[in-house]
Amino acid sequence: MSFKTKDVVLSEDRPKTLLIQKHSDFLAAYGLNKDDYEFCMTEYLRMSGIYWSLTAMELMDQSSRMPKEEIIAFITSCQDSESGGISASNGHDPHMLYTLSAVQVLAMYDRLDAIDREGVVRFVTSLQQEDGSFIGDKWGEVDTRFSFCAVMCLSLLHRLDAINVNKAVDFVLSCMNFDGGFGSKPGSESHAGLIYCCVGTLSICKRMDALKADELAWWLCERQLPSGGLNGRPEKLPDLCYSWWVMSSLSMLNRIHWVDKKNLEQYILACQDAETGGFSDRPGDITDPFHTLFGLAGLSLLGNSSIKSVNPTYCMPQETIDRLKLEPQILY
Ligand SMILES: CN(C(=O)[C@H](Cc1cnc[nH]1)NC(=O)OCc1ccccc1)[C@@H](Cc1ccccc1)C(=O)N[C@@H](Cc1c[nH]c2ccccc12)C(=O)NO
Ligand SMILES: [Zn+2]
Repeated sequence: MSFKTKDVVLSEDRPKTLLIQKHSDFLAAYGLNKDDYEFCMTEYLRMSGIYWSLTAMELMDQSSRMPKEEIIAFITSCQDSESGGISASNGHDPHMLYTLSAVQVLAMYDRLDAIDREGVVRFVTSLQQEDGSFIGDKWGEVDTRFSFCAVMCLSLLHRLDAINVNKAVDFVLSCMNFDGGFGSKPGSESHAGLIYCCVGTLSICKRMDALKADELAWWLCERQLPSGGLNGRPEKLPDLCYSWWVMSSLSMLNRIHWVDKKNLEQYILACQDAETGGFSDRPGDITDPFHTLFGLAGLSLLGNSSIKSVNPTYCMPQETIDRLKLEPQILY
């Protein structure tokens, strides 16, 4: 009886080196064509798209190719004066996800003066619930992703004092499962993306002592498949972005050596498209800015010296975190 492990087979003619110039050209050209189908379909997450593209360009030291003043003016125009929150695009509702992306972009540009920072603090604070959890906007349901958005956003503004940090941490810990992992709410199954959010929240709040580090690291390194790629849950196909969710979490846990780094690097490089530039979720699929950022950030964590150092907690250039004098906790 043969058990078919869901995985991909890397082909011999896959890219084996990092095609920096191709990725820089890909991102510089992306989104310029306003009537592109993709451009219109992704309006609902435009602010995050800007964060993915700018961070990827920063890591490749190519951010001078991004339209800086246009981006800053766009962010200013997306802040809602009444709630203080920031939306994905003009005319959309403010939301925690895009408020974070906007603050991350302005922090990298050292232009946090371009928004009403007190307004952002007011918006984020207004979304904390009695039990310490956070919702994403005035309609939204509770999700540990939004706890991470809240603490990351406020810490970038040096305003963590504005929320009840102890209750925020207690809620995240109430989502810890027997396998050491985390889900979106108490009792939800462990998922690599949510583990990244919960470990990141504890790293910023300096409460990583509460983690079951060995059980969690073991669950994370079990995500690696024979192809070298990582999946997000047992029995799923590998996906490039999970390289980041899993490896950034293992980096914060100081257990990144638990994965086979050579094999993982091979998988990440295989996800490049030598024609169009960019990275995709799996070899041969369409590339996009989201997977391009997490491919480059993953290679940076693996120590690829042609990419700038990335902070595992914030998924931003380490130099930005240093300039802001932020010290997210790393386990020793
Ligand atoms: C909403 N998103 C997702 O659900 C993606 C979809 C996907 C990509 N590859 C397989 N599925 N999944 C995803 O981000 O899962 C990881 C995850 C899940 C929950 C929390 C955090 C991370 C993606 C967008 C997307 C949609 C469709 C296709 C490709 C990208 C997305 O926006 N992810 C978020 C994940 C994230 C990163 N940092 C965070 C901080 C706080 C909260 C969320 C995030 C993001 O990148 N924000 O900047
Ligand atoms: Zn993905």
